[in-house]
Amino acid sequence: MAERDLTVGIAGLGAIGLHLARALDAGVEGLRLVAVAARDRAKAERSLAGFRQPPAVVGLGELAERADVVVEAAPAAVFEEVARAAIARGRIFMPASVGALLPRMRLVEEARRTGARIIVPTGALLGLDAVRAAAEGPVESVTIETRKPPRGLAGAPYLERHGIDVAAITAPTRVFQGNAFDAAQGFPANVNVAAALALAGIGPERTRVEIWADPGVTRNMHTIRVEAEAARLTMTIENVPSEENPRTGRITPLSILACLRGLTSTLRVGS
Ligand SMILES: NC(=O)C1=CN([C@@H]2O[C@H](COP(=O)(O)OP(=O)(O)OC[C@H]3O[C@@H](n4cnc5c(N)ncnc54)[C@H](OP(=O)(O)O)[C@@H]3O)[C@@H](O)[C@H]2O)C=CC1
Ligand SMILES: O=C([O-])CC(=O)C(=O)O
Repeated sequence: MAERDLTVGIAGLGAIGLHLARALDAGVEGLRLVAVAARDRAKAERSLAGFRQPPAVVGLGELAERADVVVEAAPAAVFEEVARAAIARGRIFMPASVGALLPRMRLVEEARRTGARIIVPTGALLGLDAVRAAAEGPVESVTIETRKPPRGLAGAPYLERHGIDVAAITAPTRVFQGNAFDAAQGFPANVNVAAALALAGIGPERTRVEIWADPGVTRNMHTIRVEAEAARLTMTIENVPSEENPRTGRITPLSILACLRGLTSTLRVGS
């Protein structure tokens, strides 16, 4: 291992974690996968069986003891445990379940104290570089419209609370309209992108979100609109849902990999 290599631990070995683990095992300059955590350890061991350098399978809180960088790619319900350990040890913490960070912004204060860094990857979204740049100046509005096949929204607590059965939806239906904070609470496994956008731009209260269940689309689509003094932005990404988890776009582990590369690469592109 080169002296400047960063060691990486991953919480979760699902649609994001397993793809990321495979990519790291195939070899990425400056990064080495050393540990993973999953709910079912025996299944995790099986998933790692063909790896060139199988990482240790450890508990969630133990990742931070083993790795310089802790990537969180697990359900939002275990976010706190992973984040807390990584931040307490001054690690680089890279969350996928970004929505879970919004009600826990005290973790940012805690990271300031311990020297940890929290780096939010662009994930399934696009253009956060431009949003961040625009937000260095005055911004009038930021909105995101998320449109998914109904099965990509199934199980969201907001839908259950409001008695909305997405399986019965036969025409494009707006199922949520509100701010990014409420969107992330109501759809913890579906709109982490809205949380990332809010953190890049003008915050979760001012960022407006619409969520559509649309039987006419096959991809997870996100359109961002920003009205700022410096620029007007309109950007759309159409994500191919992953086979393992239709809520999660296939680009997500690739985005995290690109973000990890940026930690050590000599040439880095984009802000
Ligand atoms: N930021 C972004 O743009 C995006 C973020 N996400 C978010 O990323 C997170 C991961 O997504 P995804 O990979 O699709 O999820 P999956 O459901 O495919 O995988 C989740 C993984 O977490 C593991 N897990 C579950 N419970 C525990 C536990 N108690 N302890 C340890 N591990 C556990 C599961 O283990 P096992 O396999 O043993 O069951 C599984 O490996 C989600 O919160 C999702 O909402 C998703 C898409 C985009
Ligand atoms: O993959 C996507 O399209 C977005 C997603 O699930 C999320 O933001 O959590």
